[in-house]
Amino acid sequence: MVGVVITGASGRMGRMLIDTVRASSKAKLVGVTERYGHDWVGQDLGEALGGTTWDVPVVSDPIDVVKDAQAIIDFTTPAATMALSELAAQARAVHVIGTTGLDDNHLEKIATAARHAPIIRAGNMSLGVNLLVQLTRKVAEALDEDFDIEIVEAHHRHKVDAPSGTALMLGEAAADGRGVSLSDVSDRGRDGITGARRTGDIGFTAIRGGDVVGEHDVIFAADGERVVLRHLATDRGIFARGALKAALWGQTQGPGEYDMMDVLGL
Ligand SMILES: NC(=O)C1=CN([C@@H]2O[C@H](COP(=O)(O)OP(=O)(O)OC[C@H]3O[C@@H](n4cnc5c(N)ncnc54)[C@H](OP(=O)(O)O)[C@@H]3O)[C@@H](O)[C@H]2O)C=CC1
Ligand SMILES: O=C(O)C1=N[C@H](C(=O)O)C[C@H](O)C1
Repeated sequence: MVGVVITGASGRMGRMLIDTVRASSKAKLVGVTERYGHDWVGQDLGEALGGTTWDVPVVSDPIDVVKDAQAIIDFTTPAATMALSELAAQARAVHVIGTTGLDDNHLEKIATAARHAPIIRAGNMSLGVNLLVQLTRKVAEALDEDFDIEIVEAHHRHKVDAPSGTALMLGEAAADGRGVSLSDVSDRGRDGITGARRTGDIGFTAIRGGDVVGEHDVIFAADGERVVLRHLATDRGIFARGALKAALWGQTQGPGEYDMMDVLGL
């Protein structure tokens, strides 16, 4: 049994991960974290959820539970993920990072931590999206700049980062397929008199509203025709199952940075 810690336990993904890990015959939940001051902290998780004792502590300092874990599944905020990556590396635990909105400085710190333990990070842990990333690269490779690439994503009203981590993965794949760097062609802030679209740009649009779990379109638009690649997520279980798969897969890997393509063998 792989001992797992889940961070941000009361969050949308935290709750989904608790169910997924507890239903697994290969993993055991050894503890969860929540933000300092959260009313679950100091309680048993089962009791915090209104039921019986599960013998799973809710702590605010991850050090109290990481020592008992072989894997940490982390869908929180960039600041919480940063605080955790060094600790996970010291404990030689597999750190599965689903948190999005990470900047270059965060990514540098993750690369440093990955010298000591496996880190598996992806802006989207679902099989379908990771397949879509591969398809996007192939279509971008096949179609020339007569096809304008636009990435449109939609998420629930609570999401705090844009474009989504998934949209950025798709943008990177499209740029890679075209043999260019995304930072040179990315168009993320159209507003007002923008001028005509620049040939070769990859545009991003973010929609926020309601309870949308996550929707992504990659549009290749030319004169007279359009190719649209689409993924619709309707259940956060797809991300949680992917994350648990990654935590188990990581048990046999050496230190280093990995993503879901590695885990899924795509
Ligand atoms: N890679 C993937 O497949 C997916 C990635 N995500 C990403 O996962 C992240 C979380 O998403 P979601 O679950 O919707 O967000 P939520 O806001 O619902 O959950 C985040 C949780 O983390 C808690 N938290 C914040 N700081 C800390 C801390 N220092 N220690 C412990 N817990 C902390 C929050 O507590 P509080 O609210 O009290 O501050 C909250 O309960 C986002 O970055 C999102 O984009 C989401 C789905 C799939
Ligand atoms: O915040 C979310 O909810 C999601 N975030 C991830 C992202 O930024 O792409 C993955 C998924 O789309 C849900």
